[in-house]
Parts: sequence; structure tokens; C-alpha cells
Amino acid sequence: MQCPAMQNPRVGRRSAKAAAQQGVACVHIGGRVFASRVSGQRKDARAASAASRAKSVKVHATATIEKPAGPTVTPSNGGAGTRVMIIGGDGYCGWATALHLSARGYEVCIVDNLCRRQFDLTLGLDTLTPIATIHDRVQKWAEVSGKYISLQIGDICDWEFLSQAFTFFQPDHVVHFGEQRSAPYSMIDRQKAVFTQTNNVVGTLNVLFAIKELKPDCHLVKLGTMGEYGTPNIDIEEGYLTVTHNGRTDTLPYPKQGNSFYHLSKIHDSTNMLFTCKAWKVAATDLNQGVVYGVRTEETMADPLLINRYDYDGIFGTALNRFVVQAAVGHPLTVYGKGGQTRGFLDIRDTVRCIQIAIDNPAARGEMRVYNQFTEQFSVNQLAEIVSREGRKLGLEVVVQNVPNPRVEAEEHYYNAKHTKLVELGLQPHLLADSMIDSLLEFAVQYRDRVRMELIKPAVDWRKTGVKVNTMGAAVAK
Ligand SMILES: O=c1ccn([C@@H]2O[C@H](COP(=O)(O)OP(=O)(O)O[C@H]3O[C@H](CS(=O)(=O)O)[C@@H](O)[C@H](O)[C@H]3O)[C@@H](O)[C@H]2O)c(=O)[nH]1
Repeated sequence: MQCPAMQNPRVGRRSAKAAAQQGVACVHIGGRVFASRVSGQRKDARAASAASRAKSVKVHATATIEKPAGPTVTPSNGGAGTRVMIIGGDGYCGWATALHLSARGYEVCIVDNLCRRQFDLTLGLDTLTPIATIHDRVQKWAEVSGKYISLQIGDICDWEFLSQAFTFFQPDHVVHFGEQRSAPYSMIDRQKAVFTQTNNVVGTLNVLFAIKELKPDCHLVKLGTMGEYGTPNIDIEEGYLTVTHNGRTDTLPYPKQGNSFYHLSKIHDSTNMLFTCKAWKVAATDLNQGVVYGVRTEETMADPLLINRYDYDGIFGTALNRFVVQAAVGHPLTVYGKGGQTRGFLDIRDTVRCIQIAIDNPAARGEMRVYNQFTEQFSVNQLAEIVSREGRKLGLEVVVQNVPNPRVEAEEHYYNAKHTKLVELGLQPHLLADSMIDSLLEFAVQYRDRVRMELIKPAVDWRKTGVKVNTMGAAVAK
């Protein structure tokens, strides 16, 4: 489906000839031609490339780059050429995962419609870090690692595109990050609520059909969310709950209570996945991920062009990442309401490792495994306390402010979620030790000149979600 932010997409289908005239590199997918912009520098390089074609290597299906002098990261081959399609591979978790797997010898194909970048353009937001285009990213990765990531630009809600991408790449595993992932975005207005649910549910449904029809032995690794469970007054299990009712016992999907149209979309995905695992013997792993923090992974720090995005605004910025930036620029930490909201958190370095673990230990055909993917739980107040303490150590003056909660959620509640399965499979968590906060704070300080203070405020009020399309107003809560 076309995202509301992509009324005038910069990347789309056009003829190879027209694209070439406009300085555009073509990516052929199953007989269709997709196009991407090429810098002047690369245009010149391409003009001169005829003579040196023997030395060049393929990045996309048809785009060529000069062979790098030699890798500057040391890759390994543990992935043994396993073919992994990463849907949403240009996003925060997807990009870090693509590089992590590529570095380890998995053969990676990124599928992305660049929607996340378009949301920023439409809403006037920006990442703390300056990020390169996806084409420059994969080209730079080839230079520093000697590994090639193939790229398919298109929308998985478009069956024709997705089926061709599947047929072309023949994935052994599909890692699906390609959803609208912001709860506040889904609560801006009716259009964005409808987009979020249609995009997420239809996209996942298409992936399930692609597996069934085109690659039945392909394992689906789907990013779910801890927010599917809500905040029940009992322990949260990993996916399933054994219940005895009126003398009979069964193991059932754990009850779901999403707190935004976004979280609800993930619940619908899980339901569709469970059904197709039963009906079509799909093999699926649903990773109910907590709130991710951090930005550095070994691979994304290997070159400035590989740097990951870092969102701090009131729509896409998440709690800890926001607090760190707020501390770096002297903005009061925005604790919503009483601050007793407790969630599971994990370092982005653990996200990438968890995905690898899920791939290396695939579900059997017909099985839907559910893992809770987080390493520690904290309340928002605890996070604010930790950031304040560590900020003061760096000489930052950190003030905590309880602001009226723009969301409808429990602000004081019981929370005890199990998260042992990924550890049993080998995850060694990076815990939120003081050193981590230090280095995250130092990172934010390094980029603080790029912070736009007006983007920090809470941006979307759950109670005021209306039917009117809200773009300008979305950046600031009214
Ligand atoms: O400035 C802020 C920002 C957030 N919060 C509070 O922090 C908690 C978490 O909010 P968040 O914005 O960090 O995360 P959330 O909206 O839940 O969504 C994020 O984390 C989810 C995992 S989980 O929270 O559902 O476990 C993922 O699914 C989403 O894709 C990701 O955007 C909420 O209680 C929120 O009210 C504050 O107090 N102050």
C-alpha cells in the first residue's frame, strides 16, 4: 500500500532509458525496473567504468561499483551463505541487523519502500544522526566489508512487487521489520491509524502468502512487540498461557491488550501468523520486542556513511533515547504522567543478536514460536533517574519533569514479563550499565548541534485523535 507520506515518491518505476537520462541507477526485479538516484560522482564513475568493467562487482542487480581496495571490517562466514531477506532493512533495527548478518556471512537482501524517511519529510522530523541514502549505505558497506547486500526498493503491500522480490531472492528466512512502528504516529489522526493497520496487517499477510505460494520452507522471523500484552496484573509469559477453566486445561495465546492502533496492528499480525502456521504449516518466530535503545553496533560505526538513525522527536523517539538527547541539550526529561509505566528494554546490539539467534534456531514447519525480546525492565521514572545521575557525572545539568501524559495507559501497575528463551539459546545481554549510558550520552553530546528543540515535546495526544488529516500539528501536542 502507498503510505500517506509517499504521495510523490522519489523512487518508483520508470523506464531504464528515462532513468539513465536522469542519472538514475536501475535495479531490475523480476522483469520490472526500479530506479534510484545516483550522485554526480557515481555518474562520472559509471561513464568511465566501461574500460574497467572487468574489475567491478555487482551491488544491486545492475548497478556496478568499483571493487574496493580491501575490507576494513573483518567479516566471518558463520552464516554460511544462508539467504536472509530483511524487510524494512533501511530502518533503525533493520539496518543494524542487515549489516550484522552480512558481516557474518549471511547473504542479505534488503527490501524497503523508504517510507520511514518519507514520514520525517512529511512531518518535518529528522534523525539526530545524519544518515546516508540506502544506496550509498550498501555501496559503502561493500567497500568496508567486501560483502554485498542486494537491494529491492518497493512496497510489500504490492503483491506483484513482493512476489517478484521473493522469486528473485529465494529467501531461506524473511526477517520482517517493515511496518509502521510508532504508537504516536498511529494516533495522530484517522488516516494514520488506518494506514498503520492496513500497511502492517496487509504487508504481513502478503509475506505469509509469499511463503506459502513461493517458498514454503522459508522461515518467517517477525517483529512483534511486548506492547501486545499490555500491562496485565499477572506475570507475562512468552507467547502462551496455560489456563485451567471449569476443570479443563489448555495452552492458549496469551491475552492481548494493545494500547495504540500500532500495538493493535501487531496483535492482528500475530493472529494471522498463528492461523497460517496451523493451516499452511508456515514456520514462524514472533519476536515480541521491548523498547530498543542505543545506536552503535560494530558495523554501523565502521564508517560515517553506515551510521544508524537515532530518533528523539515526540513521534518516533522512544523513551530512553529521548531522555539521553534531552539531557545532552539541557531539556527537562519528559516523564509522562506519574512515570510508573514499566516496559522491557534492550540494547540495539542485542536486537541484532536476537535476530541471528532466531535464524540459527528456526521454528519447525507448522510451529509459531514466540520469544519476549528484551533484557531488563525499567519504569520511566527509573530511566529518568539513571540518565540524571549519569548526566551529572558528565557535568550536564539534568532536570526531570512530569508532564501531563499524552497517552492513555496505566501509570502505576504490576509488571513481570518472562524473557528466558533467547538467553537459553545463547543471548548474552548488554545490560544498561552506567558505562552504556555514559557512552550513549557522549554520543548525543557529539551530535547535539543537530537537535531541533521544538521536536522534543510530546507530540500526539491519544484523547484528541481526530478524523482531520494532521501533518503540521502532529509535531506539537495541542
Ligand atoms: O518522552 C517520553 C516518551 C515515552 N514515555 C513513556 O515511555 C513508555 C514507552 O514509550 P516509548 O515511546 O519508549 O515506546 P512505545 O511507544 O511503547 O513504542 C516503542 O517500543 C515498542 C515496544 S513496547 O513498548 O511495546 O514494549 C515498539 O513496539 C515500538 O515500535 C517502539 O516505537 C510509555 O509508557 C510512554 O508513555 C515517557 O514517559 N516519556
